[in-house]
Amino acid sequence: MLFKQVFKHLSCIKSSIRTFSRTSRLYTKEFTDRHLQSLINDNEFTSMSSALLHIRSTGHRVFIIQPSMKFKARGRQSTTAQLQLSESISLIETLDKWRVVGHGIYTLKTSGTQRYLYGKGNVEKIAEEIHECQATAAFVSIDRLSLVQIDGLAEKFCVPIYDRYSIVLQIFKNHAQSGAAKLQVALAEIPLLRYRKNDSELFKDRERNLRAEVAKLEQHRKLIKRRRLSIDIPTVAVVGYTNSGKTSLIKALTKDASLQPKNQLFATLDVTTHAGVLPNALNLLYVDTVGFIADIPTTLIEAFRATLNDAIDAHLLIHVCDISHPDYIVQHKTVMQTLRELNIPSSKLDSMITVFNKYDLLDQEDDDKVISEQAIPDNNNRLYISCKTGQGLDQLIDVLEKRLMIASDRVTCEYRVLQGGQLYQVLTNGNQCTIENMIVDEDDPQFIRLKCLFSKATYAKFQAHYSGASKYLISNDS
Ligand SMILES: Nc1nc2c(ncn2[C@@H]2O[C@H](COP(=O)(O)OP(=O)(O)OP(=O)(O)O)[C@@H](O)[C@H]2O)c(=O)[nH]1
Ligand SMILES: [Mg+2]
Repeated sequence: MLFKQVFKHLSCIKSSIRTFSRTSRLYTKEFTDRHLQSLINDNEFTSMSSALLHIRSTGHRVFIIQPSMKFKARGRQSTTAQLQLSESISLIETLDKWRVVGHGIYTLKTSGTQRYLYGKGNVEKIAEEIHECQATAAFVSIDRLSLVQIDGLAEKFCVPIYDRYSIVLQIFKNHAQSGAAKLQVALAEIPLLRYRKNDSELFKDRERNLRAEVAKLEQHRKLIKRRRLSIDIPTVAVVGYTNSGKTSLIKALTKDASLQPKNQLFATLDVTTHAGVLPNALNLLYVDTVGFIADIPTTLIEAFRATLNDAIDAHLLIHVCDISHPDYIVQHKTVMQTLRELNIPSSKLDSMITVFNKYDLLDQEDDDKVISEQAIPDNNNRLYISCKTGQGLDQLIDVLEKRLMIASDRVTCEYRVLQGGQLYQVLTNGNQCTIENMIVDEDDPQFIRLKCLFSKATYAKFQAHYSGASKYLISNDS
């Protein structure tokens, strides 16, 4: 009878969380169907945008111009141009039918604001290479080029010119699935298009309509958030560089089969929630988020603010860093900088757990890849894990449990109560607390020891309502 009741109580909580997860997905779907189709699928606008950005259904043969940065303002100083080039190649290869047909690293001697970026000698050399490999487009791997530069270089190289903003936006466009993601990408596209075609009325109208939809999306998110708060469930947002293993980690922790990790940049563009449960019976929601990348204007990430707010609001953050990546230190820095730019409160950054993932890919010799103090400042929450082999996950769950109890204002109280008595009924009915553990008292089997997890707010109400309960309290960690 005892176990039946607890089982019923747990099932009840689980089903409310499942319903919550499902409802939040449904809301997104309904939202897509009802409001966005016409705005997103505006054929006239889509063809104009493709024409302006020179997007072809056959893809592009791309020549990559990788500037080797001398100036901090335009790039990352601590990484090598070769690593930057590898990332630039991955970006292009993420786009369906786009191929890299040539590349070169060219030292940028100025601050990168010149019309042709480079001097006459380099410009001629690049033009020749582009011609030789029959490239149909050039990708200058700089965060954002000015219109004067785009026009100037297109004229010199006789091919359309892309910068990181336009390439990442193109990837976002291809990967966006939900209405919310599509909407935010459409909004992020406006400045890029306005840049290339000065038709203020057309863009003003579209931007106004899109912003109105974003406002609805925000309202809608608030509704979901209110619902989440009403069931008082702790949330953990998983953030990190793109392709670091965020989705894989949530999949490993929740065994949610719907999650599909992919070896692809920006595979996840929808912020989704996934129910999990910790060993102390605490139910929680994991929030999967869009990955970050270096050298793109913050406006692009900003466009995702409506959905990123879910991450910002989470009780706790887990930062996934791919330690097998040769540029992991810079990736770590980029994520920290982006989080600061998103105005995540410093207290949340302090309590954040950092996991170094893909540990299985490190060689024995790499074991001395112990991160030096100055490279990544220690926050005492650093763990080495592998989502693939499961290594380090138990330790992570242990730390997560402790951190989340604090971050979500939980208290553990142990009561010794008469089995079937009034207090026993109140504690196990599922309305007040989660039962972490229950054992029969060794001295008197009529009594049960109940280890209960309360939110602090509920505990205060419980104490006020059942003042007599304190007589049965054995321990309390508040
Ligand atoms: N060897 C190894 N591969 C891993 C590990 N964790 C993730 N991966 C692989 O890394 C790739 C990226 O994983 P995802 O979980 O999709 O990464 P993500 O951070 O969600 O990526 P985005 O959503 O694109 O930002 C996939 O091919 C995973 O199978 C790990 O611990 N070891
Ligand atoms: Mg992902």
